[in-house]
Amino acid sequence: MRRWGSCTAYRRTVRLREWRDAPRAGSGAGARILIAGGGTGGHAIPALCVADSLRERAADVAFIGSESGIEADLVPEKGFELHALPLAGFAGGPVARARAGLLFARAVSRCRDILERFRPGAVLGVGGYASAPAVLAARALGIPTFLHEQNSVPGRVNRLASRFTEEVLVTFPKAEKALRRAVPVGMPTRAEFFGASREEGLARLGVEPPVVLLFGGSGGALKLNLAAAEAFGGGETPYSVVQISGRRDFARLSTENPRHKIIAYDDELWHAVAASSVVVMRAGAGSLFDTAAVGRASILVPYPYATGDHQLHNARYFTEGGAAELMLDGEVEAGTLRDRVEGLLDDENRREGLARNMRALSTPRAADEVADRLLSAATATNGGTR
Ligand SMILES: CC(=O)N[C@H]1[C@@H](OP(=O)(O)OP(=O)(O)OC[C@H]2O[C@@H](n3ccc(=O)[nH]c3=O)[C@H](O)[C@@H]2O)O[C@H](CO)[C@@H](O)[C@@H]1O
Repeated sequence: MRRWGSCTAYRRTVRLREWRDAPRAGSGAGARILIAGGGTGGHAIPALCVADSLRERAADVAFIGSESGIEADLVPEKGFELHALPLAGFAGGPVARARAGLLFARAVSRCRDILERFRPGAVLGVGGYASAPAVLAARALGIPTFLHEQNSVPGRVNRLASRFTEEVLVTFPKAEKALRRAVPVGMPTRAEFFGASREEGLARLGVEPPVVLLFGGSGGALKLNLAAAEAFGGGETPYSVVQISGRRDFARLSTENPRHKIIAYDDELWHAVAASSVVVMRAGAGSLFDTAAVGRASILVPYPYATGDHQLHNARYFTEGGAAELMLDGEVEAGTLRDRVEGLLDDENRREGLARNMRALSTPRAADEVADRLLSAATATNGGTR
């Protein structure tokens, strides 16, 4: 066993030496970038937007993620290589935490092996279970590391990790003040949201305007789902309702309203957003900036148990900019929800103002800006090119 261990350590040292001494070109083309993290759509989707931007510039991109995260489906579907690790959160009792700690320690070592083989010129952590072990391993190997922080209130891991990274690329101006070496870039958003048209959205969904869209982020929001089913599911409404429930809650929802569609998950969400006149949603960073890219009037219902209440702070950035209305989770019940939605449907001027201000807060350059910074770090250190 010891023999095997020391052989592995020797091979690792040789590989590392070869990597450091290898001649490298200084161009972005062919640069290798590793992106780590995921878990929910809010982490994995912006990561994929950055990966697309890097691929357009001929960079070679690979991912490290968690076996149980949304990236396990999304990343291979987009044709990127994924190293999926078994990882778990640190919540729960002592046994669960000990197991998570063990998985984390093993993940750091696996990440080190993956990095030594892939030899990236820069590493981007996007949050989620796989982000921290990959950033730690990259740091130990002297590879330039970056973080992208999606929320207005950074989590503990990113606050700590920001001490060891070149830069933390932030979505919200508020996060800039809370982190070292923070650079505002916005939220990487899929290009389709910016070009989405109402007519195409209506045709794709097969619904008549006006349309109310309700969704609760990538996983769905039970409270919002139940209130919406009760508010709009009783009988025909004079408007169409599209409710994207998330896969977890889909089977428990039903409707008697012929104009009420309930969908589990929509891979091409831009059509539903573009078709809508009013959007009701949680205040996850992805949902907010996707809706901003289309420019639609929205009612934001922040998830009240998000770390550091970040969804409330995310929402406030939009409500204080006159770009959306706020509805607290405690106010969510069928009657209030219906009143708030119909109030906005009846007020075209208000809807137009909100939609215009929402669109003004979108960040169409974010994915390219993150990609630019990764590529210039990779080329500045002459790292990551073949
Ligand atoms: C409960 C919780 O803590 N949620 C967090 C999680 O949310 P979560 O992953 O739910 O939320 P986000 O709103 O950030 O992102 C969801 C993404 O999924 C997409 N989508 C959703 C439904 C669908 O049918 N199709 C689809 O494509 C949305 O367009 C969006 O791009 O990560 C976000 C980013 O760190 C945080 O801001 C959220 O607070």
